[in-house]
Order: sequence, then C-alpha cells, then structure tokens
Amino acid sequence: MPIPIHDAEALLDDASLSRTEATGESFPALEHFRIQNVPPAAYYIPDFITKEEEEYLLRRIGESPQPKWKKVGTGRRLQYWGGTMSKKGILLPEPLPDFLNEYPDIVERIESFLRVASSVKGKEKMELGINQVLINEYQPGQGISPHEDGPAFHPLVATLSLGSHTVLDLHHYLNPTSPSPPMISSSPSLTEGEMGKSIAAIPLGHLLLMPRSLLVLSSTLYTSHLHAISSRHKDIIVPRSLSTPTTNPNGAQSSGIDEEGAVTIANAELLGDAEVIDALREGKWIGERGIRTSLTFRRAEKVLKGGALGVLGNALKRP
Ligand SMILES: O=C(O)CCC(=O)C(=O)O
Ligand SMILES: [Fe+2]
Repeated sequence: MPIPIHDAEALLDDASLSRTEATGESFPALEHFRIQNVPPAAYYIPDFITKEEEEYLLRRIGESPQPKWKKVGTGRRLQYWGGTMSKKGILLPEPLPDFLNEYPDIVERIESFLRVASSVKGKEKMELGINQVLINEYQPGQGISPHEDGPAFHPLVATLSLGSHTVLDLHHYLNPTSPSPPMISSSPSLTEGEMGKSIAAIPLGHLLLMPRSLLVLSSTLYTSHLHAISSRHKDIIVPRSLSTPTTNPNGAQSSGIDEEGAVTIANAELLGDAEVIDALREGKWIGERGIRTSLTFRRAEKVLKGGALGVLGNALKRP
C-alpha cells in the first residue's frame, strides 16, 4: 500500500498508525513498507521527503567544496559526512552538516520513523543511531558492482534517492556444494573476509528506487547478501507475469533479465507512483536515468573517542 510519508495521517485511520507518546508523531507501521519476495529484510518508503526538500538537499550537496568530492573507479563521485573510516574500521568522527541534521533534518526524520514505525508490541524497536552519511552521485551509465557494506557498520542502513530513479540489484553468494550456475567471481570491492566467495550472476531481485524514496536494508539482506547497480542509461521494467522467471541454485525464483534487459521488480506494490504503475499495467515502464544522488545513512559501530583529532589531542596533552 503506497503511503506518502508526509500524508500518513490523512491516508490511514488511527488504528494503523504507530504514534510516539512524547511528540504525538505518527507513522504507518513499518510492515506496510516491507518488500515481499526478497530475503529479510527490506523496506521501501515512497515520498519520504518532499520535492522542495529534494531540491534543497541537491543544491546544498552541489555547493560542497570541491575537495569534499572523491572520485572512484567507475567515475562516480562520493562525499563522506560525519567522518571517514580508518583502515581498521573505526570512524574518525566529524559533526554532520546542517543540511542533514538541522533543516530538513533527515537524520532525525529517519531515526524517528524507524523508532516509531517499528514500535509494535512484541517487536524489537529499531534504533539506527546515524553517525555517518555516504553520498554517491551517479551519472547515467554509471553503477556500482556487487558488494557488501561490511561489518564495520550496524546492519541497518537507510538510503535516500534524489534526482533520478535507479534499479538496485540484490545478489547472493553461491553455495560451494551446489551445481555450478552462472557466477561472477569475487569482486575486488568486497570486504576482506568475503574475498574468494563466488557471487551468483543472476540477481536474486531488483528494486526500483524512485526519487525521494527511502530504502531500508537490514538483517540477512545486509549481513549475507550483496547489492549492486548495473551501469545502464535506461531501465526497462515489466510486470512479473510478463517476465521469464529463472531459478537460482537455492531453488528460489529470481527475476530474469530478458534480451532487451527488462527486469521485474520486487517493490512494485509499494511504488506509489501513478505514472510507473499505469505504464506497468500497459506492459512496461522505460525510465531514462538522470543524475542520481543517493544518501546512505548508517552507524559505524566503532568510533574514535575524542573526535578525529582525538589522537592528536591526547598526544598534545601528554607532558
Ligand atoms: O547508491 C546506492 O543506492 C547504493 C550505494 C552503495 O551501495 C554504497 O555506496 O555502498
Ligand atoms: Fe553499498
């Protein structure tokens, strides 16, 4: 059920809302947003921010000083806010910028959404504790190869998409004892411990991420799967019934890619986008990719005490 987050009150009756006692804030329960048919757990929240907020964030990100941008292999650019990681996986912390935690205060919005929406009796409340935000900027035709974000981060991450849609592919590792299906050999972008494992070439599933949406990945989807974005200029999405399903080595159905490169998506029911839904009803949706900026909100588990200058500060304090 697509529910624009800022219209939650208007669309849902009181019984389906989770509400904080302190502030009276309310959000639809997280289960409304769960993506079915992928390993646990992924949640897709359409329209998590408004168009005005999106434009503002893109402007502020664009105004960042040049040295803040780092270029990586395939040409995409990225920025780290909140600090960078040491080689040993420890965050060297820095304060977050005002465009992330003052206005529009996306950090607090994500925190309270997760806390409130997961507050269902008998379920553990989700606490993220964001201390780092990774910003990626992709030109059309750029992507990111299959990788894990790794154990240095808490296995609950939220990604906001701005500017353009993309398709995120979910991959799994091959079971070394099962017969040999198509595979991708281990990618150099994998975290150390994962080097040498083979990755299934056919993704387990595809997720269409529209501008202004929030994607939350957690649990085994974070800890034992990989994610990737293929380097395409356009995406062709077809409804499930029109695709040729393939079977992966675990026996689970995965969405096949046909000759044209069309894919089916696991989050079609949650999109909340009339244009895409209508096009899918007619047979297919074709989306030319524009420049997409993604913001990944996460928590580094280990943080250097005393900030990035902690070591230096402590050294200076010594007699
Ligand atoms: O752009 C995205 O949505 C994903 C980025 C990502 O996976 C990463 O930087 O680790
Ligand atoms: Fe990632």
